[in-house]
Amino acid sequence: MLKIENISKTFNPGTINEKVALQDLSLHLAPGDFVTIIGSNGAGKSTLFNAICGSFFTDSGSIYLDGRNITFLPEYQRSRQIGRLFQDPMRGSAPHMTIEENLSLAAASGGWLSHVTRAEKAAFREKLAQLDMGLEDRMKQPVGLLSGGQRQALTLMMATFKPPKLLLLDEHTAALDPATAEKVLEITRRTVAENRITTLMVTHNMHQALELGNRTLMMDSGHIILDVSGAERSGMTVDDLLAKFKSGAGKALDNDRILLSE
Ligand SMILES: Nc1ncnc2c1ncn2[C@@H]1O[C@H](COP(=O)(O)OP(=O)(O)OP(=O)(O)O)[C@@H](O)[C@H]1O
Repeated sequence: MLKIENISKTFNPGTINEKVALQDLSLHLAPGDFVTIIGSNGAGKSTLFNAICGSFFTDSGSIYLDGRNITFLPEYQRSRQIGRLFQDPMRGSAPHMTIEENLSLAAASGGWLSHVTRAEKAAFREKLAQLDMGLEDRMKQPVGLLSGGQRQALTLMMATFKPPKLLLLDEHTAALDPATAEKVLEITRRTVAENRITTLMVTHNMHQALELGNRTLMMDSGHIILDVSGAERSGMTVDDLLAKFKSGAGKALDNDRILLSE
């Protein structure tokens, strides 16, 4: 579903601020893969997502989505096939528009539905009810009134209303309190499984990285230094993962947020 071949990205090349963010990175995802990513500070996780989404073109290498070469496809065209959630729940939905209007936009894939039919409203209600957050009774309220968790759940629903070919989750529960984060994660797990959406999820929680999905990557200095799945992964503990990081990166994991997370 996603084939990344030898991509590299250097920011500010030839200047004192030169930063190699991705180095000759390759990654293949099969349809339905749910891959968690964990890594050191500045490892290149967000840069990898930006490269896949087309926020910039990579310096070298190629990116294929579902067999199509998207290496030089503009970002707005990729966004029709790639859903993305950020850490900040304020991104991804329009605060001054109602829940219903936001959902109509998602249903129209970014276009505008001039009139929401009764059937569409009923479909929105049903999907909102599945979130179990009471949003089905607040469809005429502006999204800006929702809590962070409600908004993140709504954004996830919008991003997957028409299941994308690829879903990118960039620490999308990190800004939520633990109970809300757990709820949004459960919705994520269900949505991804029901629609078999190929998913990449960055997390700083090592337990989450091992529990969710079917494969875990560890990144450091623009490289993927570890890629585990199957029996090797299911028998792994957080300590095993830390030890693997050390042997792969040649240094201990330096990300305080990861080390301090439960
Ligand atoms: N637009 C940019 N211009 C210059 N440098 C950048 C830019 N984007 C990222 N970088 C640098 O590239 C490196 C990788 O950054 P990136 O944000 O991808 O790391 P990350 O793994 O997501 O880190 P973290 O977990 O700390 O958020 C960092 O050194 C960062 O400062």
